[in-house]
Amino acid sequence: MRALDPRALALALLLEVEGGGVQQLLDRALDRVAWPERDKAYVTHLVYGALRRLRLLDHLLAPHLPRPEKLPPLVRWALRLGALEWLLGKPDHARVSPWVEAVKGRYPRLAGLVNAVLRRLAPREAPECVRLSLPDWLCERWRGFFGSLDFAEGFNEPAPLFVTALRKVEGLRPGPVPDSFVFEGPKTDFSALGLQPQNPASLFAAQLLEAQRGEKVLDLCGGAGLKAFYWASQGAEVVSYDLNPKRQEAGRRTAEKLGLKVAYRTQDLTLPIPERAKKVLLDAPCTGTGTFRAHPERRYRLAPEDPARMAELQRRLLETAASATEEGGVLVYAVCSLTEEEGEGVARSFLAGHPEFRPEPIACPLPVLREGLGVYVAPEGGLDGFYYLRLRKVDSRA
Ligand SMILES: C[S@@+](CC[C@H](N)C(=O)[O-])C[C@H]1O[C@@H](n2cnc3c(N)ncnc32)[C@H](O)[C@@H]1O
Repeated sequence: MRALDPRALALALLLEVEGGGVQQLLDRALDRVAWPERDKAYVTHLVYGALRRLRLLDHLLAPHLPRPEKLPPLVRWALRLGALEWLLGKPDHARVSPWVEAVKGRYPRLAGLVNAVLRRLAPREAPECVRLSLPDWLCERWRGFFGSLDFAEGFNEPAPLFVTALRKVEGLRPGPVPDSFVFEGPKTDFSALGLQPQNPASLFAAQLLEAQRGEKVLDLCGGAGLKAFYWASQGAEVVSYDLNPKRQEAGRRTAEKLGLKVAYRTQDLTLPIPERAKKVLLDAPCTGTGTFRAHPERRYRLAPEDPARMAELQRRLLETAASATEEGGVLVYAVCSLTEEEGEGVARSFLAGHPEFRPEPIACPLPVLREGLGVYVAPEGGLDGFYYLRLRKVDSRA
């Protein structure tokens, strides 16, 4: 990827994001350039800003661009980025000509158009869902289920960098749950500091198990084992299962750097596993509708049938998790999604078929969006939106 300056890099990344995940692309690209932190932060601001406000930017540009889909993608993204800077109040003299220059090299004949459009931008009323840059079908469902879309404003705000402390740390500002902190300053070798970047809402899913020193924990759909690191740092004996060996290999390396012991097993969890424990977490794959801040591109890729499709998989995974839970034990089901299907829907259908499990109340220190059998956390103040269900296996013969 050839990138001479922050604007050129932002454009190159947005062209690539159309086919991949933004977070990894950005991390990899910024690792490769030896730029001052200020320039790296500017690239991040442009890329996330454009993706978080994509529908609104297109809406603002629409009166001046009769057929935007006919433009080369690079020109379209340059216009969106110019519109983003207009929206955020950057004055014309600092905003227009850099984007004109950014397209001039490859599309000299379109430079005049970019100049004219960016100078003509004007405020324009936008429907709520366009202003929030969300798909219409999801807005409709969210209004129906949560009563309003106010919570979704949080998806478009920048978030602090939250870290989980895996050993005692000093001098960091505490986050909203125990052992969570806000890390100020550039990204660094977190493992060397005994830290793990992690959203507090994700950490809280691990804390709901209340794993004790020496206790066995099954981390189902554990990925690289971020939650496993937390229990291991508390002295629990953790076995982390996932389908993806690459993620687990990355996790193994991090666990080693952190000096933590986690056992990894690679398996498809729609099939039963050969062991049981009193503490089981299923952190199930999901639509990620609670993580639109960190993964803004996801909102444009989701289809209306995705929540129901994921819920079907989640129900199957929950069957495995239920069989792996010992009598008297706790099973926590968590997803970083805010849909009815993947949260309360899964909980209802699971409990209907499993009288041996009882939902337990959750004392949630995070802002609650809706409560039922489980709890939905609001994506406010940099939190990811999550759904948690805490279950107790009361009688395996029921
Ligand atoms: C929400 S992510 C887990 C995140 C992880 N627990 C963490 O804290 O970082 C869901 C995980 O489910 C895994 N997965 C998806 N389908 C699976 C299946 N059928 N069996 C086992 N793991 C699966 C994915 O590989 C992914 O790592």
